[in-house]
Amino acid sequence: MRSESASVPEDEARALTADPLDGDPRLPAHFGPAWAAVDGFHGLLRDQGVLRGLVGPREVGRLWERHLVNSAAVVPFLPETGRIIDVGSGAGLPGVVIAAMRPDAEVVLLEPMERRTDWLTEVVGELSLGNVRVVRGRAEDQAGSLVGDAVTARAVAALDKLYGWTLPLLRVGGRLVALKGGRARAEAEQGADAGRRLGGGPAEILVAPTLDGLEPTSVVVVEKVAAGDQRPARVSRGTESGSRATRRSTKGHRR
Ligand SMILES: C[S@@+](CC[C@H](N)C(=O)[O-])C[C@H]1O[C@@H](n2cnc3c(N)ncnc32)[C@H](O)[C@@H]1O
Repeated sequence: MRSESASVPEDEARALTADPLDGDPRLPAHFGPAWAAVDGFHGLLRDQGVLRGLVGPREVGRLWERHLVNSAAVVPFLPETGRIIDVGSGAGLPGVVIAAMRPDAEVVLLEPMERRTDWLTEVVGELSLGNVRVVRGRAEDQAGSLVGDAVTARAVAALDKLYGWTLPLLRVGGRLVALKGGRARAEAEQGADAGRRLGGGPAEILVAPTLDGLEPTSVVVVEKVAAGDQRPARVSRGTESGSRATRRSTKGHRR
């Protein structure tokens, strides 16, 4: 029989790892043809994510809502074809989800940490994602060698810094699509000068629906409208945070 003291951590562990969306019939419909790959990715993250230092223990019980469904929110803003570069992919968020949902696009998972690129390479193999290239490196070192039709980023840096890293990776007419929390508008205002200098148009802050009953998320979309200055932007530090979304364009960011 288990002792009382031994059962507490077990109960806590179960509470931490039980995901209320596991088995939810809305998920296969939400991901459509990408479901098998996304479900497989969920299994890999659930089974190995904590052990390999990719997600915190508390995230295992909310992988669907906080990570996979959240990642899918950028997909409607991305092209069906061409090259999509996910900067700072980490465990593969949102890049692996994008690759599954945009099978006709080439998806580049750009990540500087070897431990993470090893993981990403394994995931891509396990899921048989034939449209993915894993690149180890820093975004700011890829300007001039890697050019995309879209760049995505989630939880990588505040917008002023992110503009300097991502706008040089876009062709004119391409777009940055960044998953952002409640500081999206403040960050967009703070980064407006850097964005304009690098050829970025006005930042649109959009509400991206997730799943019925779940909170929507904020997506910041910036189109590259001119070649801009290719030198890295001077930036100040910013923070990431999450909360409710709004729909509006930033003021003072006009060309
Ligand atoms: C907080 S993690 C977020 C990972 C993933 N996007 C997610 O949402 O779970 C930030 C990631 O950005 C990567 N990163 C940091 N600096 C970078 C840079 N200069 N260029 C590209 N990636 C960078 C880190 O190695 C890390 O994997």
